[in-house]
Amino acid sequence: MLKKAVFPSKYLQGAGALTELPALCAALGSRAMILASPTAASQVLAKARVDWAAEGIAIEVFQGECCEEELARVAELIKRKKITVLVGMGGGKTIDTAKIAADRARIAVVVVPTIASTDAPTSGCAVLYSKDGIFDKVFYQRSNPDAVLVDTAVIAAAPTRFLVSGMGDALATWFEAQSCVRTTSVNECGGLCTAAGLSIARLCYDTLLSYGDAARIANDQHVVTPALERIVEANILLSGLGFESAGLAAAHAIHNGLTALPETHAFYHGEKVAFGVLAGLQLSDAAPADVDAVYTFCEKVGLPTTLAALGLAKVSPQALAKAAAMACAPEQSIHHEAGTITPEKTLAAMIAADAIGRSRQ
Ligand SMILES: NC(=O)c1ccc[n+]([C@@H]2O[C@H](COP(=O)([O-])OP(=O)(O)OC[C@H]3O[C@@H](n4cnc5c(N)ncnc54)[C@H](O)[C@@H]3O)[C@@H](O)[C@H]2O)c1
Ligand SMILES: [Zn+2]
Repeated sequence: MLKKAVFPSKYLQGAGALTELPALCAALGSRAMILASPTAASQVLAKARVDWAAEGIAIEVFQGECCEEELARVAELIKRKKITVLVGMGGGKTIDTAKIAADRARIAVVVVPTIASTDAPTSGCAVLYSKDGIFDKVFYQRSNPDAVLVDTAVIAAAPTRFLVSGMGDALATWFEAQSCVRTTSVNECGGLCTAAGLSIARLCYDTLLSYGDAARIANDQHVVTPALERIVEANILLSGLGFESAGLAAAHAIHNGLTALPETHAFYHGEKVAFGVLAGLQLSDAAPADVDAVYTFCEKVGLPTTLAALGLAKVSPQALAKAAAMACAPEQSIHHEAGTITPEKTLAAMIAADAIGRSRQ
């Protein structure tokens, strides 16, 4: 198998970066449309120091789910308005919808995350759901986004929980990368991990541990600091490049298993991934010092370290076993871990991770 890595063509980040969007769109095509999440439309676009109409940029509000129905609606708008550049502005679902719609229409796509909650912005894949929010499939685009533009003043203005959730998603990157390297498993772009992918994953982890808490505190005050800038880059760029070009393993598979339990639906992607990291450490016989460092980090920034913190205080043994079984379905990335991974071993790791989390409280 070949080594493989993928990247967006351009990445811009900083306070006030949004004012660059019209020029960025103009460089990519003649007619742009922003697909904005409802909050992005009311909080971000309305308050930006840009006259979108004067710039000739259309605005459309995202209808809430990355599903075929919404994709059909956006496709019709692209066709009718002769759009050549689509901007996805909002959280992971709006971004994923814009990436798929642009890929299908073979037009340029610019991603403008308004929260640093996931590593979706830079990737060349998107997660498709039914209109009722049930996971359908992962859709791979022909290429990664043409540009990713992150206005850190916008991110700092959003609730801190989103930034912390993004740290949970980013926390998985280094551990999953190491697992893929250990077992020469395929990464998320269909190849083997490059040295670049692995180094980026490590930088992501080191940045989280060094600057995560200071960034959380800055976000609580809604101010942009160098620490916040570093964490936004870790959550969006380093985590995104890392997971695609190094690979996924236990943490994301356990996240997928947890989504089978309705009690977890109120929790964000990165919050469930964080618990997946803790359980993954128990599954892979991680060194005690690493386990301690990760729990300490999660406790400091406010990521879940117990099942109760994911709404599962009263989860039945059968329900937890169902989540563990789902995490071990043949197509799941948990099989990138060393050895033979079974639902029984995974359930034991989840129970142990929860008990360790409780014992530290
Ligand atoms: N494609 C990938 O590589 C990838 C990677 C990770 C996650 N994902 C996907 O991302 C999705 C999860 O994304 P998410 O956690 O961002 O959830 P989300 O997209 O549902 O957004 C969460 C909420 O944040 C609101 N919001 C957006 N900007 C805001 C702002 N500035 N202030 C206040 N609120 C704001 C949105 O309106 C929404 O209600 C899932 O569908 C997941 O599958 C994709
Ligand atoms: Zn993720």
